[in-house]
Amino acid sequence: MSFELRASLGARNFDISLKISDGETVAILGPNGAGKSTLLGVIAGLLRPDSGAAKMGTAKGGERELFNFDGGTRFWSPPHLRGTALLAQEALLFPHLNALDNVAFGPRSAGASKVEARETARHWLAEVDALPLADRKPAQLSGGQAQRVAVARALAAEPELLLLDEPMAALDIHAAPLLRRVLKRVLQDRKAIIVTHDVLDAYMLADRVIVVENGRIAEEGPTRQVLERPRSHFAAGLAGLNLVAGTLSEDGITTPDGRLFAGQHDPGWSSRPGQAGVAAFPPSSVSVFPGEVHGSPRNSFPVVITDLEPHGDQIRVRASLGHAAQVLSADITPAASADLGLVPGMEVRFVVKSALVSLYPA
Ligand SMILES: Nc1ncnc2c1ncn2[C@@H]1O[C@H](COP(=O)(O)OP(=O)(O)OP(=O)(O)O)[C@@H](O)[C@H]1O
Repeated sequence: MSFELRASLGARNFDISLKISDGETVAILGPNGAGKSTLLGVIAGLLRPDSGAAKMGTAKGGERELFNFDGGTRFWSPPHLRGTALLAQEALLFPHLNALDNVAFGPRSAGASKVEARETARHWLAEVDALPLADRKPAQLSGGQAQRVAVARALAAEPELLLLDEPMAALDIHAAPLLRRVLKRVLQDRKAIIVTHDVLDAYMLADRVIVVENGRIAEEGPTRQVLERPRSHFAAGLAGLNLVAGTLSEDGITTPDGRLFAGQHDPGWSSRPGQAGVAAFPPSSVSVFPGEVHGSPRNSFPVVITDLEPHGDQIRVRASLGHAAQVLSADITPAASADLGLVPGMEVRFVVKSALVSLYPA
């Protein structure tokens, strides 16, 4: 009962293959314009790729083609016959129907009697903690309530694959946690793809993370692995880690411009000449010094400060290293920042504690 897709769409520079197992929720992360919405559009049947194919395993053990443009075939299934349901950022409920009838609409269209459809609707409203809202029109619902009703409406259509496009994005910070808890419950054991900008969503809701950059998969893996041992700059940024790529050796990572970042290898790591790898370390492992440093010269790099901003009760100092467009961050106290007189454009040294640098193959 898995879902499989291969699709390319030249006009959007999009080329992605993926597979989703039964019961698996996958989070799609990536920068703006990476192709996340394009992916959902192609699956839901709102966008037509140039080539590729997609199929969905069905409950009865069969297979349903969503589209197939391979070898001269031009098979294209319309959105309502795909077994997918798309939940957008905004709830998009029918304004003239109350919550119950919004949810009953799908089952009713699929042939259920009015009584049956309302029974089904009540079940799904209860699942999303929205039964008390059944009689309200969308205009009488808050953003978070409307979004929960929209989740019930999507589930009432019994989709084989649920597609969620940043479902929390339009909600205020008080409404998001409740919807997140509801989603955690309803996504359990369900095939779903959730596009999100929030690591918390990935941690709470997804079994696996796919990072999309420039219309391609940049990295994928179990959520914890991707967010704790990122290989792409995007995932490292989300995880709040500095990431330096290069060649692994006993001593550390050597960057293409010849700098060595010393750190800790995985236990059991064995050296292979020329092996590509990354060094990941938190901004809290970086100290900032003016000018030359005395003592151990290890992991000490001249940098130019690009910006400073508050980060919790610390100041995050961002700086560029050499010509390689490598940006590193350090977290220091406001007092230290003031004492050092840090300003953008200033040359300083970043010293990275090698005990806190994780080295692993890319
Ligand atoms: N309606 C459109 N017509 C043509 N090109 C588009 C259209 N919408 C998006 N694109 C392009 O397709 C590419 C992928 O965009 P997409 O909206 O899928 O990105 P995204 O990852 O969802 O971004 P965001 O996080 O900003 O929502 C981008 O280059 C974008 O400029």
